[in-house]
Amino acid sequence: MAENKPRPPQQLNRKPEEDVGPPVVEIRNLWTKFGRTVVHQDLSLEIYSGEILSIVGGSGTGKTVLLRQMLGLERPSRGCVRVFGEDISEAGPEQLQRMRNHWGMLFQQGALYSALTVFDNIALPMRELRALPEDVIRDAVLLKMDMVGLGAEHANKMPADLSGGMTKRAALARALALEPRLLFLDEPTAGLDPDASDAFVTLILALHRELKLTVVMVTHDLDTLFALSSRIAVLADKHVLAVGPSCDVVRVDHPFIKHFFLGGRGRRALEVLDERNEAAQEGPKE
Ligand SMILES: Nc1ncnc2c1ncn2[C@@H]1O[C@H](COP(=O)(O)OP(=O)(O)OP(=O)(O)O)[C@@H](O)[C@H]1O
Repeated sequence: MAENKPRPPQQLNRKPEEDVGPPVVEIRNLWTKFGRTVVHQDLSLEIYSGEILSIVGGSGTGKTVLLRQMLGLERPSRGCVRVFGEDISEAGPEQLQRMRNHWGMLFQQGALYSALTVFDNIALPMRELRALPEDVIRDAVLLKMDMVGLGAEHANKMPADLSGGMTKRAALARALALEPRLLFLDEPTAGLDPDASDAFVTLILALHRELKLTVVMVTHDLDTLFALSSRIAVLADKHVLAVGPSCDVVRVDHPFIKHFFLGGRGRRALEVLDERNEAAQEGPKE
């Protein structure tokens, strides 16, 4: 059977360089099967506090399924997923709900409730806690809107009246509503024009720094990937083929990595990354 075939050794496994303590997310020897189809085979990955870890891989390699397993929305066939040290695959509904209050999720389409105003969308996770008075919720919602660059004048708008960039900002404000330590981003810049995409990347970077967030992101967009990632994990051949800083990952000799990073788009994004690294090494201009 396919499961017993030897697989190539992991080619790159670099942890963050600084001492970052125990992993925030720890995936150990995970298998995912749908019927006879094996999606993940003995996959392991650790995500550390304060980093932005991006997951890339070809279509159908199981990035979304892996994200859903970290969120406790799906259980792996075998292996374990620990988030903040707790085994999420074994968690009951109450434990899962408590754990969910410590992370935020930004879905690909923004996923705002179309029948609720921007204000009510952002307030929803706070109201679900049933512990906060309305005046506290009001101040908190306006604060979150300010954090993501949405003026208070947008509070009563319906999602249908927002631009793509504003929808993403409102969804991000909702993901940050309960002050999570961990933020999941699924294709955060999908559907945005280049200017809105750059502005959203800048916002995520600023919030990541200010709020000391750990971020797990899935993206196909190379500009977003290089601009945000502390490390990149490449899913290929049913497991994490390589994980490390982008400058190391792009040099791994594997057909997917060559195709993904060193095709025309990838080369351009790498040039921008190199220019930025050089500028950073030269230090601030007088
Ligand atoms: N509930 C399910 N039942 C059966 N097969 C599933 C189920 N969920 C996912 N799959 C299959 O698992 C594989 C991985 O799916 P997944 O959506 O995680 O891929 P992906 O890497 O996110 O792909 P893409 O980049 O195209 O979004 C696919 O072949 C998909 O058809």
